[in-house]
Amino acid sequence: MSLPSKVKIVEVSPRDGLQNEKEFVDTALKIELVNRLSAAGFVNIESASFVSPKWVPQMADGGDVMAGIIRRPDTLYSVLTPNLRGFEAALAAHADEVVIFGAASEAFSQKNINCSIAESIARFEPVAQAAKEAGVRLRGSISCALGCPYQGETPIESVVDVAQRMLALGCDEIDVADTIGTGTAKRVGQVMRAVTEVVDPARVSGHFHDTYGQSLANILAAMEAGISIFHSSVAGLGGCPYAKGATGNVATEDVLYMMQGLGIETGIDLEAVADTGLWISQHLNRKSSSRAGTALAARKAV
Ligand SMILES: CC(C)(COP(=O)([O-])OP(=O)([O-])OC[C@H]1O[C@@H](n2cnc3c(N)ncnc32)[C@H](O)[C@@H]1OP(=O)([O-])[O-])[C@@H](O)C(=O)NCCC(=O)NCCSC(=O)C[C@@](C)(O)CC(=O)[O-]
Repeated sequence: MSLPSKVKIVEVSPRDGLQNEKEFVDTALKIELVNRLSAAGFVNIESASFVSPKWVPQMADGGDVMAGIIRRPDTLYSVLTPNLRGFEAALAAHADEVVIFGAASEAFSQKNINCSIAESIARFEPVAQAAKEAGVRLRGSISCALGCPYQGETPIESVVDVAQRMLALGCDEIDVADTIGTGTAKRVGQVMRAVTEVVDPARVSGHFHDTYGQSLANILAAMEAGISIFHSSVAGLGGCPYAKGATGNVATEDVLYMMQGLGIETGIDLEAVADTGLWISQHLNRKSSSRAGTALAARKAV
C-alpha cells in the first residue's frame, strides 16, 4: 500500500457544512467559524457561496462573510459560483478561488442548478474565462460521482466525461464528490483510477459525505489510488439541500486523527479543530457527528 506523506485538507464547513441549516446562522458566527479554522492552520477554506438566495437562503450573506473574515496569508478562501453573476460577486469579495459545480448525473444537475450537464458546462465557460482573466484559481466539483439520489449508480464514464470537460474549461483542481455518501472503497478506487487517467492525480480531490459511514475507508482507497487532497467539515456538519437524506461531510477531526495515526502530514492542529467542532455544535444546538472530536472532548473533561 503506497500512501502520500502529506495531504491537503480543504475545510468546507462554512459552506457545505452550513448551507443546509434550516435556521439562519448569524453572519458573525459564520465569520468566527472561518477565523477559528484559519487559526487552526487550514490552507484552503470553502467560506461562502454566491448562488441564488432563492435556492439556498442560508448562503445569502456570502459578501458579508468574506468582508468580515481575517485572512491568513497562506490560506485560500474559496466560494461557489454557479454563473457569471456569482463570479462577479466573488471577485468583488476578493475570493482566492471560485468553484463551479456540476454533476455526473443529469437528474441531479437539474435539481441542483436547474439545467442539464451540457447546459451547465456552457454556463461555466464564461465563468472559467473570467476567472482566468482575473487570475483567480478555478476548481470544478463533480456531484454524484458515486451515486445519485434520483438516478442510482453513476456510470464511471459519466464522471470521467465531466472531469474532462472541467479540465478543458481550465480547472486547476477537480473534486470527485460522493454527494449522498453511498460510495464504498472498491468503487472509489475504480472511479479515482479512471479519473486520474485523464487528470493529473495532484489536481484531483475526494469530497466524501459520511451518510453510510464509509468516508474514512473511501479516503484510504482514494489515497491508494494516488489522491492527496480531501474535503472535510468540522463536527461532520453539512449536506446538500438538493440531496434528501444525505448527511454531512466526513468530519475533519476524524480525518485528522486518521492521518496522524498514518504518519501523514496535514499541517493542521487537531486540538484546535476539535475545540472548534464542539464550539460550533453548541451554537447550532446539536451533538457533533465526529467520533474523534467527541472522544477527545470526553478525554479532556476527565
Ligand atoms: C444556478 C441557479 C442560479 C439557477 O437558477 P435559475 O432559477 O435557473 O436561474 P435564474 O437565472 O432564473 O435565477 C433565479 C433567481 O436567482 C437570481 N440569481 C441567479 N444567479 C444568482 C447568483 N449567482 N447570485 C444571486 N442571485 C442569483 C436571479 O437574479 C433570479 O432572481 P429573480 O429575478 O427571480 O429575483 C440556481 O439553481 C442556484 O443558485 N443553485 C445553487 C444550488 C446550490 O447552491 N446547491 C448547493 C451547492 S452544490 C453542493 O452542495 C454539492 C457539492 C459542491 O458540495 C459537492 C457534493 O457533495 O456533491
